[in-house]
This record gives sequence, C-alpha cells and structure tokens, in this order.
Amino acid sequence: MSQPVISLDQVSFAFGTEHVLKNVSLDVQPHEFLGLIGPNGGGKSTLLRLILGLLPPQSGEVQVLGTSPRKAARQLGYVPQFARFARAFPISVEDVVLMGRLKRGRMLLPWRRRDRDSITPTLERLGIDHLRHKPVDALSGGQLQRVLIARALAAEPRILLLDEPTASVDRDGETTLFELFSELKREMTVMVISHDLGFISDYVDRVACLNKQLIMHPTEAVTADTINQLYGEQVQMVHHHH
Ligand SMILES: Nc1ncnc2c1ncn2[C@@H]1O[C@H](COP(=O)(O)OP(=O)(O)OP(=O)(O)O)[C@@H](O)[C@H]1O
Repeated sequence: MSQPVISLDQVSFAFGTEHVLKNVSLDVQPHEFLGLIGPNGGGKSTLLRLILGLLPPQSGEVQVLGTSPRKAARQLGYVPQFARFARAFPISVEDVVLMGRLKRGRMLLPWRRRDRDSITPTLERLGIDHLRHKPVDALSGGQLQRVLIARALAAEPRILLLDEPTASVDRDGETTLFELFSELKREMTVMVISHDLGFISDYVDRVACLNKQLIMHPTEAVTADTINQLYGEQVQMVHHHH
C-alpha cells in the first residue's frame, strides 16, 4: 500500500472541557474517495479543521502529504460548510473563484486576461460559467455551493476536503456533484462530510463514522442497523435509485 496522504495517529481534541475527538486514527490513501458521516456535533468539521492545520491536536499526530498540515496547506482545497460562508460581499463569482488561484502564489492583482481565462474550464465543469459576472449575494444556495467548489478546485489541490457540499443542492444537483467528485478522484484525494449515507455509499470507497471516536467501514459493510446502533437515527439511511 502506498504512503497515506492523510494520517491521523491517536488524535484527541477538546474545546475547553468538551472532548470532541478521542484517539482518532485514520489513514487516507492517494486517490481515495472517503465519506465522513456521524451525528450533529460528532466532531466531523473539527476533524477537517485539524487536517487543515486550523486547530492543533491536544495529543496524537496529524500528518498531511508526509508533513505537517500547515506545510501542506497549499496542496489542500477546502469547501467550508455553506452556512459559514459570509456572502454579503459585492464581488462576482469570477472574483471568488480567482481567490482560489491566489493560493498558488503565482498571481498578481489586478487579474490579467490570462488569469480570468484560466478558470473557465473549472467554471464550465461546475456548470456555472454563465454566472461568472453575477455578484455572489445574488446566487441561490446551490449555485453558491458550486462556486465554493470551483474556488477550491482553482487552487489545483492534491487533496479536496468538502464539508457538506450538497446541503443546499437538490437531488439532481447532488447526483451531478457526486459524479464530479468521483471523476476528481483520478486527479486528487477527496474527503466529503455528509449526512446522507444511503446516497454517498453509491460513490465513496470507504466510510468513516465519527462520534468522538472513529470507526472505518468498507462502504458495502455499512447497514442501517450498524448506523442506528452507533449513532441513533440522525443519519439518513435511504437507498436511492439512479
Ligand atoms: N469554536 C468552537 N468552540 C467551542 N466548541 C465548539 C467549537 N466548534 C465546535 N464546537 C463543539 O464541538 C463539537 C463538535 O462540533 P463539529 O462542528 O466538529 O461537529 P460536526 O460533526 O461537524 O457537526 P454537524 O453535523 O452539526 O456539522 C460540538 O459539540 C460543537 O458544539
């Protein structure tokens, strides 16, 4: 097996006295598509923030691409939870996506024509090229989520981390996006937080179930019973037919 691109070894984390992650160990392989599920408050977003180097573990070790999360930060694409993105800025879709290119560290403001052209394939891939000049505060929730995904991809990351990227997207849109994530795994490693196990199990290679502690499952081994025993009824377990 090749060197994991994300490796957590016995990681624990608490906010004050509230223990959020307990002895979490996880290895994610190159080009793996991993689903992360678990109840509200189970620690999923916190785990992503540790991988991003935004929070330090209190004990244990996090390694990303064989180094510290901070050193690997430029190689990471992050799509934050939609609700956490303040969108009351008078800037266009194009500007938000170009912000992703800034991370590559080879761009100079103001944007040149070449810079603007460079994001066209990404906008087309997400089906949002026609929205390019719209202000982001005029977008629907689903459109904004696509813009945030395009911004992360514009940085040409080796690892893409997505925190509930389809929360505001309708079922057809969700299918389209998960088909895109499946395609992207040829180019990068993809890790996605979701509440909808029944849906994601058609796409992901493995499922990590997190409720302070983390348990890994091959996708086909996760049943409604396992989920209900571990996490109660909060995770949807509906199988969808495409
Ligand atoms: N900045 C913070 N300060 C204090 N406590 C926090 C902070 N961020 C998160 N928490 C707490 O840590 C716990 C885990 O939160 P986290 O956001 O990681 O869960 P989650 O699994 O992503 O939940 P959800 O499915 O609701 O998004 C929660 O109890 C939350 O209240």
